[in-house]
Amino acid sequence: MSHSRIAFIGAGNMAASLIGGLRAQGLPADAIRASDPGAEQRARIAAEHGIQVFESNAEAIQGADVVVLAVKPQVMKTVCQALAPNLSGNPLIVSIAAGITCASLENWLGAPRPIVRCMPNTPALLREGVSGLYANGEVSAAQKTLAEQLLSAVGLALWLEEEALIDAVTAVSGSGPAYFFLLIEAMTAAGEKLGLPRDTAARLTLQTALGAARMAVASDVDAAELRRRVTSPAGTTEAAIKTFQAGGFEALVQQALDAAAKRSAELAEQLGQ
Ligand SMILES: NC(=O)C1=CN([C@@H]2O[C@H](COP(=O)(O)OP(=O)(O)OC[C@H]3O[C@@H](n4cnc5c(N)ncnc54)[C@H](OP(=O)(O)O)[C@@H]3O)[C@@H](O)[C@H]2O)C=CC1
Ligand SMILES: O=C(O)[C@@H]1CCC=N1
Repeated sequence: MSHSRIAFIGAGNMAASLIGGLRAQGLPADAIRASDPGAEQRARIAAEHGIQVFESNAEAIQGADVVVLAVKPQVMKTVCQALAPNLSGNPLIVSIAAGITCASLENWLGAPRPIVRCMPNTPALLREGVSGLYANGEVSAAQKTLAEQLLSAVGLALWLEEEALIDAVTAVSGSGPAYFFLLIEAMTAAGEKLGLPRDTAARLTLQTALGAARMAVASDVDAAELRRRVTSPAGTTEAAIKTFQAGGFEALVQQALDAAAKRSAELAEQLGQ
């Protein structure tokens, strides 16, 4: 990947996270370009990462080995149709858009193209992301390696055998950081209501989230066993967990992830034509 040139179409939140991760990993600024119609976004990403920015998508992709489509699903069709006549040299197309299928991208790009559809997440900014990847039949072994290098530069990259599983990946890890942030918000607010200063409640919550995640990753036993080790019989944790379960916590989590996966499939249906 050290000699590959990467162009990002769209310089929003997710592009910034990926570019930040790639730069932190040592990819030189002059290997990365980004385009965005927003002058503010362009200025921000150029200032933060020292990369070259363009108003024109067609200019940004000149000479690119990899074109990362990082725009909202709703504008993907227009963006791809405008890019199609400007694509030369058969670059690898990497799409990070939720709910946009390889078939739609191929259709809009006007010819069979090597496409990797992936679902990353924002902790990519800290190189702590995780992505699910799916390659269409046009992707060469070298391009597959390139896509994996790109995404594993910013975290864990996991290949999927079936494209449809991207909906589940979106529900679990694409949207997932927001669920943990919600829990952090709720625990901080609850700690404050219990009398802690807000800052103390926030720091206790954050360090607990970090410690628990690190423990779960490092441990050779599963999360359920780690939970049991915190839960003394008739103790405080048991009181809390029983309250979560009485409120239908697990079922609610399932419903929430079902809704996210369903929305991903709906986007494909609504925007795929
Ligand atoms: N945010 C996340 O956690 C994740 C997002 N994704 C996917 O990543 C994609 C981007 O999401 P996110 O970064 O959050 O969105 P953002 O809105 O932050 O970024 C998209 C950027 O694209 C710009 N844009 C709009 N039209 C064009 C165009 N024609 N050409 C080039 N750029 C354009 C937007 O400008 P303007 O704002 O002016 O319209 C914006 O700056 C989405 O498809 C989403 O599904 C995937 C995984 C996680
Ligand atoms: O909310 C969304 O649609 C995007 C995709 C995954 C995370 N953010």
